[in-house]
Amino acid sequence: MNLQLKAPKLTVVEKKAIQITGSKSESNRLLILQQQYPNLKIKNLSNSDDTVHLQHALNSGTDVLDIGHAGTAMRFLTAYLANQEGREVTLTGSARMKERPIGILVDALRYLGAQIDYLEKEGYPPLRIKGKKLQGGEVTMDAGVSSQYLSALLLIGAQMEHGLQLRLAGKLTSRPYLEMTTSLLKEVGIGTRFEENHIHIEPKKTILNVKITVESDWSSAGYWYSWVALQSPGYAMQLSSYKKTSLQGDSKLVDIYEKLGVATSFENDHILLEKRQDFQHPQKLEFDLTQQPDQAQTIFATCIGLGIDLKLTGLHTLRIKETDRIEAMAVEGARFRESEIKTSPDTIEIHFLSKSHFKDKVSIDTYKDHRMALAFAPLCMKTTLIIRDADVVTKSYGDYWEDMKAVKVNITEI
Ligand SMILES: O=C(O)C1=C[C@@H](OP(=O)(O)O)[C@@H](O)[C@H](O)C1
Ligand SMILES: C=C(OP(=O)(O)O)C(=O)O
Repeated sequence: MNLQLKAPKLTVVEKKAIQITGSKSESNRLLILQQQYPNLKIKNLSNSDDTVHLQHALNSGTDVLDIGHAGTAMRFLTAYLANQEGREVTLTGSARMKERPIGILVDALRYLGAQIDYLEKEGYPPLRIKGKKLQGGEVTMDAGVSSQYLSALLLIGAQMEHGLQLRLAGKLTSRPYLEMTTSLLKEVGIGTRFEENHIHIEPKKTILNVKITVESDWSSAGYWYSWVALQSPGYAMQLSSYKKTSLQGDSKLVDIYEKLGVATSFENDHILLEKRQDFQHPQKLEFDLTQQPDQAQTIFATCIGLGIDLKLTGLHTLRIKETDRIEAMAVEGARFRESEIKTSPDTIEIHFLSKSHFKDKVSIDTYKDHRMALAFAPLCMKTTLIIRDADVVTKSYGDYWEDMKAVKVNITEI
């Protein structure tokens, strides 16, 4: 499905309220925990494809489990299934999933006694997993490639006889996601200590009744921050349901978008985003996104919209996500207006030439990556925008096009 987007000529200053689905990161951790601790009740689960894929896999008794593009489902299920005695399954995913490495996690699980074989390329899915009762103990993992490998192991840690002592080697990446995991373990009642480069999980077979409400997805809120940043001063909208103390590292958007002219206020269970009247347009901004990797495309697109030179660093994990996101941003970002874009293995920079005008019409490819469509869509404020394969958004935010219509964007299928 290709969509053409045109923003309304006059942006009306109205406080549109949008309800965003639950965080897929919190949801997918809680689903794995619930499978092991049925006394856990979850409210406001994400309706994203990634969560639906994981739910189907967990409820299916079949021999082959296909989790599509869902990275967390792939990594979390690998660990979970490795510890399910008497179960033998093939775990596979999309063509891209077969290019996303998993060796660091498989090595750690094998070290703990798991039986996992690679069915195609060494170090990559698909995997054949023969579940065993793992004993746990001490293991060291490289923490600099993807935090999901670490979270996957932590989520099964307390079910193992001796619990888990995980040592992190190298420089930890995407730390807030690891802290989300340890916080949720604590919330369900599992003894967890995170000390510098050492995480200690105590064994726990059962828990008391606990009910956890998933907070709405902050990564999805990012597209609305970008939308508001591109509006005239005074424009405001509400997003629900959010809290000031979030487990999600992407709640850092509040500070990031302060620099891009968006003020946030927390009111009851929602946030109010408002384009500042006194916004001083900066010449250049720089952000290190080691802790917020999923916001790279969103911030990049906002800066294209505002014509602010930008340097993003800490992007090393982006090359193994749904697509090589650094390359995808460089190619598609160049289509909107005259600019110079430079990339390195973990950075991207964009500089706008003076008198850099927007093209009247721009078409972008999405590379089977939801965040390409989601992040670039607000640029329909500046040009008539065609987004190819726009249905990719369902990986994390299936209601996006409906929500865009609610803020008066004219969307036609072409
Ligand atoms: O644990 C998680 O829920 C996630 C961790 C991050 O991945 P990396 O740790 O690979 O950067 C993030 O990009 C992804 O969207 C979700
Ligand atoms: C990187 C992402 O997801 P995953 O790694 O879980 O596929 C994402 O949603 O941006």
